Amino acid sequence: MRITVVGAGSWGTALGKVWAEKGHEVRLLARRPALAEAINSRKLNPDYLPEIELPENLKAFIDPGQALTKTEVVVWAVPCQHLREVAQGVRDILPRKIPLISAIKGLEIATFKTPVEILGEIFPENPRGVLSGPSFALEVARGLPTAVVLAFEEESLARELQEALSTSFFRLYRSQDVRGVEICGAVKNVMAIAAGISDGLELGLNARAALITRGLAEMMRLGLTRGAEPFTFSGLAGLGDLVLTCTGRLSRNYTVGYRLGRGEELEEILGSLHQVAEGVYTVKALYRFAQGAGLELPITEGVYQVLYEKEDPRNVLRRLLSRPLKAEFEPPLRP
Ligand SMILES: NC(=O)C1=CN([C@@H]2O[C@H](COP(=O)(O)OP(=O)(O)OC[C@H]3O[C@@H](n4cnc5c(N)ncnc54)[C@H](OP(=O)(O)O)[C@@H]3O)[C@@H](O)[C@H]2O)C=CC1
Ligand SMILES: O=C(CO)COP(=O)(O)O
Repeated sequence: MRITVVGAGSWGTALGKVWAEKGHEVRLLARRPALAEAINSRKLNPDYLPEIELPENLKAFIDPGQALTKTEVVVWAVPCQHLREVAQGVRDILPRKIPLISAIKGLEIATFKTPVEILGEIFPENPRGVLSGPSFALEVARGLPTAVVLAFEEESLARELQEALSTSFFRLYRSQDVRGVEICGAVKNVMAIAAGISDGLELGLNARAALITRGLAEMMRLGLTRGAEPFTFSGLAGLGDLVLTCTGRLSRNYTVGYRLGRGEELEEILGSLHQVAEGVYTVKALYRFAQGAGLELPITEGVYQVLYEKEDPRNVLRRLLSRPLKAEFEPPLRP
């Protein structure tokens, strides 16, 4: 199969490596000539996965025409806030009708749209789905066992792509709940920042477990009002990715939170990260949406206040703990 991966960062490169090793013809669309040149000539990605050797049949391009001609699947792996601009840039040359897979976890700040919704506006004739779940790029690139979920509304297409894209260590489950899988992937990044802050403040393992569980409740409260399937939250994209990113030091979102908890400023952290931490942006979209919809998302609100209102995380914590006592499951989590 000819696969084009748009975005030659950590995730695009890791996915490209896995599928090239399976024997697919994979073309990575980078935006910087120097990066494409390094991938092609040195067979490594010095900026994002410097210690990983890349296969010969993984080729990088900066010309969208070369990367997209006669391709059969396009996988999107750029930061969510740039997806619209990148997709619009290739609108006229991307083949019609071929499936598009978002590997992006986030929500567009200006519109509160998911990546698949954005792709739908730009490529209405192409079937669109999402790949998500607990999957640090570095571990995938190293060939460590990983399970993710691929969601397409059309079951037969999900089956076909599941077969084509699974490998002996990269196992795809299938789903038809595109909206639910996307909401899980977006919200978990915000919860990972919260868990990082908690660990940075040395609040302990009990606090982190509470954040993961109440983070799941928040994810469900939002997702259920947006038409997600309830089971999706307990799956790989929901609980699976929450556990990974709220506990794994490889997470950029967790790292942002941890460093905030240790007292660093957000600007300083982002200036030294060199990779995208999607939760930093998604929290803005979520916060605004929750305010407008009257939805209670207290952890999201707390992360927003720490990031954008320069609130001391200890004050935010005090407020979270002094909220009125309530039942564990209230509507919409329980009818
Ligand atoms: N890394 C991971 O473990 C995982 C990441 N994801 C998701 O994948 C998505 C991409 O993340 P990831 O690969 O990690 O991010 P990185 O920061 O590692 O890489 C981002 C890539 O996007 C490119 N890019 C950034 N801005 C633009 C733009 N305006 N136009 C074109 N290209 C642009 C960058 O190009 P340049 O190098 O030139 O800046 C780079 O190739 C995110 O939504 C993330 O949540 C999902 C699962 C796992
Ligand atoms: O989504 C991821 C793993 O599933 C990667 O998480 P971070 O973006 O926080 O590094």
